[in-house]
Amino acid sequence: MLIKIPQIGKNRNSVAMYKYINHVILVTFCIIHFTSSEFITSLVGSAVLAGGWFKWDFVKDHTVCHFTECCNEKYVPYDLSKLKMSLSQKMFGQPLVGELVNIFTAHKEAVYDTGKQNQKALVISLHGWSGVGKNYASTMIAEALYKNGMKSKFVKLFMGKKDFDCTDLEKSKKDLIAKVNEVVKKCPRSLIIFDEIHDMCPSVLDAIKPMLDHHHAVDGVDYRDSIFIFISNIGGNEIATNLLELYEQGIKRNDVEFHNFEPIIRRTAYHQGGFEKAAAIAHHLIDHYIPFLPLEQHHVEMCALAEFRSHGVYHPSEEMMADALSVITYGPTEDQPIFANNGCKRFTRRIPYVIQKYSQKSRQQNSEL
Ligand SMILES: Nc1ncnc2c1ncn2[C@@H]1O[C@H](COP(=O)(O)OP(=O)(O)OP(=O)(O)O)[C@@H](O)[C@H]1O
Repeated sequence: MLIKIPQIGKNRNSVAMYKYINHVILVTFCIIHFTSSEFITSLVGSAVLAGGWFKWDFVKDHTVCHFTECCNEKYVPYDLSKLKMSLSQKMFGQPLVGELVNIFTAHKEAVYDTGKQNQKALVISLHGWSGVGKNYASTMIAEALYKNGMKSKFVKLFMGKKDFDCTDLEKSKKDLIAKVNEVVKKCPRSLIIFDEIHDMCPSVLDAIKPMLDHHHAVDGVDYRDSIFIFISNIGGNEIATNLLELYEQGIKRNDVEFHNFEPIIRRTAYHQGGFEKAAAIAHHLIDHYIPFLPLEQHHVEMCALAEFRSHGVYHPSEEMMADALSVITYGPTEDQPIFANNGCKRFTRRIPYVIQKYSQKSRQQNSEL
C-alpha cells in the first residue's frame, strides 16, 4: 500500500505533490483506524512513517509545524514580492533602498534552489541620519522574509548600548557568540540585526567575524544562509554632504548610485563606534553598504500623510498638517535648510496627538453652536 517516497529536493512542485500524497495516505490511515478500529494499523503506519518511508522533515512539516514555528518555507517564505511592494509603497525618498529586493533575491536563490549554495552569510549595513527609515526597512525585511516578522524566533535583534557591556568585553563577546549560535542552530536562515552600532563598544563585533566569513561551518554551525544587518547613524553627515555635492553637480536624487556613497561610509565607519577597526570592514565582509538619504520637505509631508492615514484620517486639514510639520527642523545648517533633521521620526507620536487635539477642538466648537 505504501509508496516509497524519494528524497525531497528543494523543488516547489515536487514538495507540493508530496504534501498531497502525504495527506492522502494519512487520511487513509485515519479512515482504516476509525472504521475497523484496528489501532494496530495506524500504529504500524506511524512506525513505517517514522521508520524512514518519509523524510522526517517532511512528516514534521505536516504535524508539529502546524502548531509551532519551524525553519521551513511556510515560516521562512522569503516573500520578496511583499518586500518590493512595502518598499515601493511605504518608503519615501530612498532611491537605493529598493536594491534590497535584488540583494535578497540573489540570496534566496542560493538558499532554496538546488545546485546553488551561498558562499558566505549575507551582510548588509544600513547608514543614515535618524528617522530616515533604517529600522522601518529592517522591519519590512523581517516581515517579508519571516511569517512572524520581527517576532519570529529566527529573527534576533541586538541593541548597541543595552545588549553589550563595555566594562566586560570578553563576557560580551562570549555571550554574543552563544546567542547568535543558538539562533542559527535553530534555523540556518536566521536574521540577526544589530541596531545602534554607533553606541556599541569597539571590537565586540569582531567576535562574530568567523560567522560572516567564507567558512563552511563555525563550531559545527553553518552560517552561509544567514543574514546579518547592521544599523547605525554613522556616515549620516557624510551622506548628507555628498548628496548636496551631487545636487550641485546636477545629479538628481533618483539618479544617485551606491559608489557615490560606499567609500565614504566605509572610511567613516572604520573609525566610529562598534565599527572602529572592525574586522568585518577591514576584511571586506560587509557585502552592501546601504545609504539612507536625508529626507526633504516633500518626503516628510508624505510621511505625515501616511501616518494620518494609518490612524484613519484620510484628509487632514491644512491646519492639522501644518501643526504636525511644525516640529520638523531643517539642516544641515541654518543657511541650508534642505534636509529634515530627524526625518520622519517625530510623527509616530506627534500625529496621534494632533488628531486628538483637533477632534477635541471640533467637539468643543460643535457644542458651542
Ligand atoms: N523614508 C521613510 N519613508 C516613510 N516613512 C518613514 C521613512 N523614514 C522614517 N519613516 C517613519 O518614521 C518612523 C521612524 O523611522 P525609523 O525608525 O526607520 O528611523 P531610523 O532611520 O531607524 O532612525 P534611528 O537611527 O533614530 O533609529 C518609521 O517607523 C516610519 O513610520
